[in-house]
Amino acid sequence: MSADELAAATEVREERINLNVTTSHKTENGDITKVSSVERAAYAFVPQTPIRSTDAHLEEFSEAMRTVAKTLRRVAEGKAAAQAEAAEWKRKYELEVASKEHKHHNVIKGCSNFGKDKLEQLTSQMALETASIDQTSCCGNHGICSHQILQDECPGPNRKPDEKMVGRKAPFRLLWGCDGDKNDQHKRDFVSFEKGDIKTAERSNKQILLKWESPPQTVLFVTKPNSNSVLALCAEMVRWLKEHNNMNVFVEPRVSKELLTEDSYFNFVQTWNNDQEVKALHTKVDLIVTLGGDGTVLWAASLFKGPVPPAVAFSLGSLGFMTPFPSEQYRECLGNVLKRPFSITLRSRLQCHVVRDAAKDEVETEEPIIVLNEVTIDRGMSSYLTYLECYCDSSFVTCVQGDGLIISTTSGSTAYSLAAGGSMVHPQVPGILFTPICPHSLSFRPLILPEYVTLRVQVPFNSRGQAWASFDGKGRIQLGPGDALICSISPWPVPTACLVDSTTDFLRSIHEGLHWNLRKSQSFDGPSA
Ligand SMILES: NC(=O)c1ccc[n+]([C@@H]2O[C@H](COP(=O)([O-])OP(=O)(O)OC[C@H]3O[C@@H](n4cnc5c(N)ncnc54)[C@H](O)[C@@H]3O)[C@@H](O)[C@H]2O)c1
Ligand SMILES: Nc1ncnc2c1ncn2[C@@H]1O[C@H](COP(=O)(O)OP(=O)(O)OP(=O)(O)O)[C@@H](O)[C@H]1O
Repeated sequence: MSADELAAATEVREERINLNVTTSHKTENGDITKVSSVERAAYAFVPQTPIRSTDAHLEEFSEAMRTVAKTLRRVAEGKAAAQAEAAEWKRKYELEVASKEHKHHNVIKGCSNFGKDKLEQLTSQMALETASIDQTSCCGNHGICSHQILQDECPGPNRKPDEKMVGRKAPFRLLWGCDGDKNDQHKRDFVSFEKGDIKTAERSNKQILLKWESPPQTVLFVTKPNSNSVLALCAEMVRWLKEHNNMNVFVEPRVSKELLTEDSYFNFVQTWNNDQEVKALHTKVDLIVTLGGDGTVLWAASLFKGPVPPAVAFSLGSLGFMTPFPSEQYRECLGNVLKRPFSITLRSRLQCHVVRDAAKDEVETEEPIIVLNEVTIDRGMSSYLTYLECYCDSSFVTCVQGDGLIISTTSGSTAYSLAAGGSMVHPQVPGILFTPICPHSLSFRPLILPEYVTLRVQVPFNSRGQAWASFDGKGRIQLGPGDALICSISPWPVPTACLVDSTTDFLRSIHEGLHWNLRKSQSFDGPSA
């Protein structure tokens, strides 16, 4: 308020005090009270100039603050866009490096005729929409055509058919069926532009089949720890694979010791001694076998930061959303997987980077943290609400005020995200779930975003507390004000073998694991309609 305004207000007030006339007034309950003109002047004064003026100034101030907040948000959006772009470039760079490494690998193996198109195929990160078509792979006999989308081996004529494969990964193809290919046309794109009209040429998610091109030779066992029954089953399966299929076997160092303590017969079993050897595992292992619950599948996936060999998960836990194979029938199940084409679910993973405010937008670790279920950002031990600003590519999504946020894959949709009210999503649906944990708001519904976006969750500077990120329920990292977590879909999914097919296995798991929508049927003898 200016000095002039203040003087004017004071004058008005003095005028009213001089007119001290008493009048009668009726109260709400009908009583008559005496109100002096001084009181009237006082009542009149309260909502008048000085306060009104203060309100106006407050409004002006809050408008200015809103403008500042908007500007800050725009700056943050710009930053998010730049980081999303940087993450995308990094991803492309990594794919390029992976492709070059693969090329180098094949040249060394004498496969210099490996075509450029095949290399490009590798860099296509197993993305179905960019997959190339092998015109020769259509079987035609069953009305099903098969598209080759990944080939993990050099196919050139230099390869001798009887070449000894020890130490080499078994080649395989991924094929996806397209029922109803009535017009006998090989389709390349999911969308066609016939005569200028946009038409969905093909449905994007078909059941994918994995077909070995030569028999797999090396199996890695990943087992739930501290369980005698699991160890006993592991020993039995290792023995069976060696004696009936002459397979090479890798186990974790802990399991190697346990097996050798049991019997020196297991001397042939291989293991690793350091992180470098773990990193090289994917070049040696044809198939992963997990013995445990969903946690064991998560653990097995976490061993592979890059490409993941196909995994066969035997159920030895309580729920088993990702473990469809019955361990009692392991001979039949493994026999089928080793010798015949089998359905797989390509489970996408999230790659996460922490960006510290102090580190001037540099990612904290070169290697991303990779999760198969979800990354959770919560309030940890803090009793304050978490306050998180979320961006999707360069767009502001929302501020989370509550216990936290779950960014989940579709595989993780039946885990923590489900408990927080997120939808259950078929694991082949290409999406990222954005599920709040106990939001302190009536209207914060969970979202499902497309899989190609980059998400950025930032602890703002005015947050009261810290936040903690955890990855598949493990490895908590503290995030302070200004720190951010950046997530996008990893180029390396986890191919898990299906007992029947993706959809049948998913529905079985929600029926049997969660008793989804189980209700007693109404009796027939009710009122008629
Ligand atoms: N409130 C919750 O529901 C809650 C809380 C914390 C963690 N979790 C989940 O636990 C996971 C870690 O699993 P763990 O086995 O190492 O820990 P754990 O041993 O504590 O098991 C957690 C439970 O989650 C189940 N689970 C794991 N992944 C699943 C999936 N994809 N679909 C359905 N159920 C799944 C497991 O079968 C197990 O019963 C985390 O990724 C998170 O999703 C859930
Ligand atoms: N190979 C492993 N090495 C270390 N830890 C493991 C390994 N496999 C599993 N775990 C951990 O052991 C815990 C229990 O594993 P898992 O979920 O498979 O068994 P479970 O709890 O009996 O099954 P369920 O969760 O279905 O009840 C998980 O937290 C998981 O991270």
